[in-house]
Amino acid sequence: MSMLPLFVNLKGKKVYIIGGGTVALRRIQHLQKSNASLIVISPEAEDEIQTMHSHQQLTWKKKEYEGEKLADASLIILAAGNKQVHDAVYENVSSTTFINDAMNAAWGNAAVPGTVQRGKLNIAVHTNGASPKLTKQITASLEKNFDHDYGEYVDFLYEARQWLKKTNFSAGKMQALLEEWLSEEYHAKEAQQKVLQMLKNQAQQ
Ligand SMILES: C[C@@]1(CC(=O)O)c2cc3[nH]c(cc4nc(cc5[nH]c(cc(n2)[C@H]1CCC(=O)O)[C@@](C)(CC(=O)O)[C@@H]5CCC(=O)O)C(CC(=O)O)=C4CCC(=O)O)c(CCC(=O)O)c3CC(=O)O
Ligand SMILES: NC(=O)C1=CN([C@@H]2O[C@H](COP(=O)(O)OP(=O)(O)OC[C@H]3O[C@@H](n4cnc5c(N)ncnc54)[C@H](O)[C@@H]3O)[C@@H](O)[C@H]2O)C=CC1
Repeated sequence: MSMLPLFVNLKGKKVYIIGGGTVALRRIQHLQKSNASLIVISPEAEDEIQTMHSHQQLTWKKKEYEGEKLADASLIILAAGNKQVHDAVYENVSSTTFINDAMNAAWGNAAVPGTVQRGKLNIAVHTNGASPKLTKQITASLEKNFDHDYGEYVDFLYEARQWLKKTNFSAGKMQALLEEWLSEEYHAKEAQQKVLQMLKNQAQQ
């Protein structure tokens, strides 16, 4: 069954990663952007994971998974690459916990997409296990389409929309402006400044 795309805030939540290899490391690098508290359970770990442990950026428990219930987990990443280990986790943890299984999209109930981030713009790509390579190809093409300055334009849209909410423009005018700012000319800094100045003048005290 296809997964529902959903962005979640994991700040302050506990995420367990079973396994400490290259796939675990890639997941950790993605999860570090979330400010979640990361706990790696694995007898061995990539050097980068060990360094993060010594810098207290995560906790590495140097051991095999031994049936812990992990009752405080919001998310569990299975990256041991051993079906018996993955099965032991399914048997021991609550069925209400989200699990991402790096061995097979269909076994877990949470997926890690390929992502492109430009400031507040977050694009996620996933093929439900059809082709991780296609995901990589699509994210590479999105990287080219949305250059690194794109985040600044999205920041402008954010700021302008916050000011717009403070005006007493009619609903129709607000919609028209929100639409207008999507045209190419508003990618230019000068046009953005003009809009922000106009909105600040119109904003209710
Ligand atoms: C189900 C999923 C796990 C999940 O839900 O998290 C999963 C599963 C598997 N991947 C495998 C292999 C590869 N994965 C990649 C790359 C990525 N894989 C990612 C996600 C996912 N991979 C999820 C589904 C995503 C989707 O469907 O769109 C990305 C997006 C994110 C990330 O991993 O961080 C990342 C993009 C990297 C980037 O953008 O740079 C490459 C390409 C490469 O590295 O060059 C290869 C080698 C080529 C190949 O095998 O196709 C194998 C076989 C392993 C084996 O047989 O040993 C399995 C297991 C299986 O499917 O059986
Ligand atoms: N999602 C993805 O993009 C990809 C997924 N995969 C899948 O992910 C799996 C893992 O891949 P890699 O990281 O390359 O493998 P790896 O062999 O480098 O890492 C496996 C890790 O699991 C640990 N481990 C082994 N037994 C354990 C146990 N009982 N309890 C806890 N940890 C244990 C090992 O010490 C090692 O750190 C692969 O088998 C494959 O199925 C592979 C490539 C890409």
